[in-house]
Formats: sequence, structure tokens, C-alpha cells
Amino acid sequence: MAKKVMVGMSGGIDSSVTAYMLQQEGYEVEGVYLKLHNRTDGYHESNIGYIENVAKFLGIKYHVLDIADEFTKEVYDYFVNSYLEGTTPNPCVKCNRQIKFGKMLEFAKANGASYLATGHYAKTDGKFIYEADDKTKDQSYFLSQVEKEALEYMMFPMSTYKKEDIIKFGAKLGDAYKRITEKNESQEICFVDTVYTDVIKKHANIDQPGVVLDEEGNEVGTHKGYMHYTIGKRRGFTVHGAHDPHFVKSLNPKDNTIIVGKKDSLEVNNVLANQLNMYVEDKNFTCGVKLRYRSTTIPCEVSIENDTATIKLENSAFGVATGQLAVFYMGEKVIGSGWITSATK
Ligand SMILES: Nc1ncnc2c1ncn2[C@@H]1O[C@H](COP(=O)(O)OP(=O)(O)OP(=O)(O)O)[C@@H](O)[C@H]1O
Repeated sequence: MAKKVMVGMSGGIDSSVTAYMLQQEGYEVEGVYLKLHNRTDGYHESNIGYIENVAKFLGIKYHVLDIADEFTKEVYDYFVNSYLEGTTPNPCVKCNRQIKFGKMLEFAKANGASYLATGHYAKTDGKFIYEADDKTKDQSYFLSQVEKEALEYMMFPMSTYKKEDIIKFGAKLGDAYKRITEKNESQEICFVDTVYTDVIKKHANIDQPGVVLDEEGNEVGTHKGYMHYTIGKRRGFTVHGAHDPHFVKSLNPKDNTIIVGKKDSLEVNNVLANQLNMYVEDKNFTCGVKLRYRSTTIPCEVSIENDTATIKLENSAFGVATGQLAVFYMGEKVIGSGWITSATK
């Protein structure tokens, strides 16, 4: 009997083609759509409409799982609170661990599936996650907090195909696919329609002007409210009499001040990360580290003690933000990750 694969379907191109590919490969395919938010503006109905067309075409069953309460608690509240606390969140990382490869995986298993597939661009051999071949689309960074035990159930069929193949597969889905390609591209963060400050505004008064300090604590200018800024940002505040560009070095929610400095003052060589999710047992190793999505991989030495990684960078990094993820790579293989708590010279 064919093995069952549950496909996380968003109503988008990649997951629709994923379902098609796996069916072609001989799997019994079922889809699941997660209602991640309590939106009442027709957003879910529209996505489900696309899924229904694809499911009809393929002759597969699909489920709708309302998971908005968990998503709010684990992802949305964390996102808002991070900005209130002056750190830079990464909601997709939390969602992948807790929701997609947490709750959705539980659902897949409970429904008799041997695997859970998504349209993510990454690879897995059941023990590790690897970068996708197409580095411009690679999402391994966002998947690096997924629990080790979940990896053996995960499938990312998209990453083994080229763009041309995907278009070819999509074309086979006929009208169901054509309609998907006509809709808008999906957003970077699914619950942020415009900019992140529009979300935070619903929960806090973000427009409270404050003082800009230099590294010695002198008042040098004014800003619009600390939640408008992230580490490394260089616009939207004033620095009196400055000739060189200034960048945000740190945010102080307690007194609504921001500290700025010239570019070289943002140079970082030592990083601490905690809440580690490691796929290897080693405690002392050399590897590459990404300190932001799309940043270059920096060679480093790592030593781990009591769920904290001390990371010594071989080359300096700039604008490293607390709250982002440090992801450890051995070549294309992800060997673990942790949340950045401090970054210093
Ligand atoms: N609401 C959802 N319900 C179920 N699965 C989802 C949902 N949102 C995303 N996924 C799964 O996670 C994958 C990666 O999500 P991401 O938001 O990066 O999508 P994407 O690259 O725009 O893909 P797609 O074209 O399938 O929307 C999707 O391909 C899909 O398999």
C-alpha cells in the first residue's frame, strides 16, 4: 500500500506543486490548511478556495485545521513582545518549530501519515537539514530550530527540482494552477500585510519621541519612538552636526532612548546564543555561522555550556541584533542554532 504524505497546503504555488509531485511519485497524498490567524476578511476562504481547486484536480482529501489560538500564543504574541522589549523577532522560525513541524506534524501523524511535506526550500535526510540547491530561495535558516525528532517525518520535494520543472508541473494542474499564479505573491511574514510597525501599533503607542544617545551617553539627537528601529538601521532619527552616517547600536525600552554609532562601532566579534537546538552532540567545534537570514556565513569557533553557545567570529559582523537566530553550518548542513542574546566587540 502506498505510504501516506500529509502536505501543508497554503493555497500557494509551491505547496500545490508539492502535492502534485508527491502524487506522481506514488504517495497517497492528503492536504492540510492551517488557519493561523483569526482573520475575518475572506483571507482564509480565498486560500481554501485555491486548495479546493487543486484537491479536486488531484482527487485528494484536504483538512482545515484551526490553530489560531496556538499561533497567537506561540508566534504573534512573541512577535509583538519582542518589539516592546527592543529585540528583533523571527516569527517564521518560531512557527516552523511550534506550529508547522509541531502541531501540524502531530496532526499528520494522528491521521496516519508517514510524512509531512511542505513547499519549503531546504533538504533533509531525516537526520539533518541542508541548504537548498537554489541558494536564493534557501529557507534552511528558518527551519534550524525544528526539533531533531521531527526531521525523520519531513519532506521538502521542491528543493530537488528546478524552477523550469516546477512551472512544468504547475502547468499540469491546469486551471487550478493558473488561478493561483494570478493572485498576489505571498508576503514575507504572513500576518504583516504592510510593515511591522502597523502590527505593533495595534498593541502599543509606538510614536513616543525620545532621545538619541552616542556611545558615551551624550544626547545627540531625537527619534520617533524606539519601536520604529532595529539594530543597524541608519534612517528615521536625527544626529546633530553629524557628517558620517550613524547606525542604531542598541535600543533601551526602559527610558525610550536609542544608542547610535558610526559603522565601525557596530563591529562584532563575539556572540552569545541560547535556547539551543543542536543536531550534533559536540560541545566544541569550528563551523560557519549565519547571524541573520541572507547574511554571509562567517567562520567561527563555538563552545557550548549549559544551553549557551559562545561564538567567536573569525571575521567581524555588523549590525547583529539580539533576538535573531545564529545558525551553525558545516558546509550546506545545518548542525544547530540558538537565539542571539548578546553581540560584542
Ligand atoms: N497556512 C498554511 N497551512 C498549511 N501549510 C502552510 C501554510 N502556510 C505555509 N504552509 C507550508 O509551509 C511552506 C512554506 O511556507 P511559506 O510561507 O514560505 O510559503 P511559500 O514559499 O509562499 O509557499 P506557497 O507557494 O506554498 O505558499 C508552504 O509551501 C506550505 O507547504
